Amino acid sequence: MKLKNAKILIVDDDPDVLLAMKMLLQPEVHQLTTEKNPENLNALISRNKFDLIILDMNFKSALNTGNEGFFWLSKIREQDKDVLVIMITAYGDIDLAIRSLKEGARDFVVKPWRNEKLIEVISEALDKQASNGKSLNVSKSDSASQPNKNGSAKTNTSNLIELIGESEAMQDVFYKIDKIGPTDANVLILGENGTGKDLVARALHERSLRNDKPYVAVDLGALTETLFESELFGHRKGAFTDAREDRTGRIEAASGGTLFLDEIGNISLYQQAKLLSVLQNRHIVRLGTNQMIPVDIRLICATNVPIYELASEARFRKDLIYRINTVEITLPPLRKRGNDIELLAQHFLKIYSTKYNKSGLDFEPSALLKLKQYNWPGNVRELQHTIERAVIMAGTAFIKANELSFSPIEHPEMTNDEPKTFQLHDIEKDTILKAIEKHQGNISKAAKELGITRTALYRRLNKYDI
Ligand SMILES: Nc1ncnc2c1ncn2[C@@H]1O[C@H](COP(=O)(O)OP(=O)(O)OP(=O)(O)O)[C@@H](O)[C@H]1O
Repeated sequence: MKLKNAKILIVDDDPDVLLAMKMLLQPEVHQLTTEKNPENLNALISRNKFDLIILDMNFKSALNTGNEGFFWLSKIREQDKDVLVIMITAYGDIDLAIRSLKEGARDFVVKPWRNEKLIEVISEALDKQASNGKSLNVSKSDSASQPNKNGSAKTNTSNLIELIGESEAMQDVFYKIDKIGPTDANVLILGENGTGKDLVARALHERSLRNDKPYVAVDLGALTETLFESELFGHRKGAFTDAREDRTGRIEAASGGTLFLDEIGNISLYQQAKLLSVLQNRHIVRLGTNQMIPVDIRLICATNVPIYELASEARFRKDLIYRINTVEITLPPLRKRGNDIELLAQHFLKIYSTKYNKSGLDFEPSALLKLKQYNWPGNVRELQHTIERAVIMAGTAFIKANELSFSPIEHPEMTNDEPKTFQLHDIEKDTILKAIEKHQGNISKAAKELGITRTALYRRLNKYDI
């Protein structure tokens, strides 16, 4: 929607703010309404169909909790779930502003605003709404945002990495990366294996004000209980048997920059407590020393396990979740991204036909159909490997449907192997593991699939030491 056709409501208890916005926006928009008292929101929304509401975050100047803004935001959402809301805050509290995005605001503006910036934010919000997420609307104005390299509506590019996607869900992801990248907010990235969590973490770092400082990624799932502390916190020579020299830990190495902790859902409660203490105190102590070393990190975490379910079962600390999830980015599974499958397939085709000197390769329509109909349990990573294999195998200028083979790793049932054992004990353990893997660690769903109660499943997890 064009700005000049928009009906906009501004709600702020500061008459100076209302006047300044009115003078700025009145000539630009179709209809402008200003309101000092948020109690009147309900009546105003029932009488008018606004396209966009600009809402103050702090109505009581003595109480800058931002909670009043959230309260009114939720009231607006209850009444009109489509209206765009842009929050304004005088206090520059980025955490509150980001929380408002989580709670359904489209964007936020910090007072005092630059007039061009405010108009740009409003116009972008209206444009995005109108295009229904089909075209990319990556903000270009924030200091650390990178321009879109090729201007394509389908990709969000930065210096080093290219994230492909035009589905609504991915447009949302790009929007958040642009918006949140330049802040220091902690980010939790959720999504199945191979959905691009690592890529998103890098994109956030690239867009951050720390992008000239280190980006340190740690795969927590790969660290044994004993390695965990020395890897993360470092150690002094002789601190334990294998500590042959002093070593800087990954957290210290990331200081000034970004620390990416992958597979955070897989660490033990003891490790969670250790991590929480670093995040609270903002310093580390190397093993074998008692010197506190201050650290300044922007933390990005990722997991493919349902972390909130783990928390409700007391297997993941809620206080740690609150530390790491200031903003959440959920990556949708590939099977829910519609046309992204073809887009990504073409992207990988280009890469691998160049790599294997087979330029000009294309898909036959039946091959594309096969790709679109498959459910991609291994997500983008599986698609990437499928296309690489197909390019290697392709005999003509067109990849045919039968040249696309899906990974047996994702489909053990397709291998048709004889069972490797007839021991009931092993078969049961194996079946349980498969059910848990299929449901990505979701115990309730795995138990349902196995036809037993959750308690019975827990008993067996214990029995088989899973
Ligand atoms: N949107 C995307 N555009 C282009 N390439 C992508 C996209 N998403 C993922 N990929 C590619 O797919 C592969 C898997 O991505 P990535 O490692 O980021 O996934 P992940 O979610 O971190 O996986 P895991 O859960 O196994 O750690 C990588 O090679 C990555 O470059």
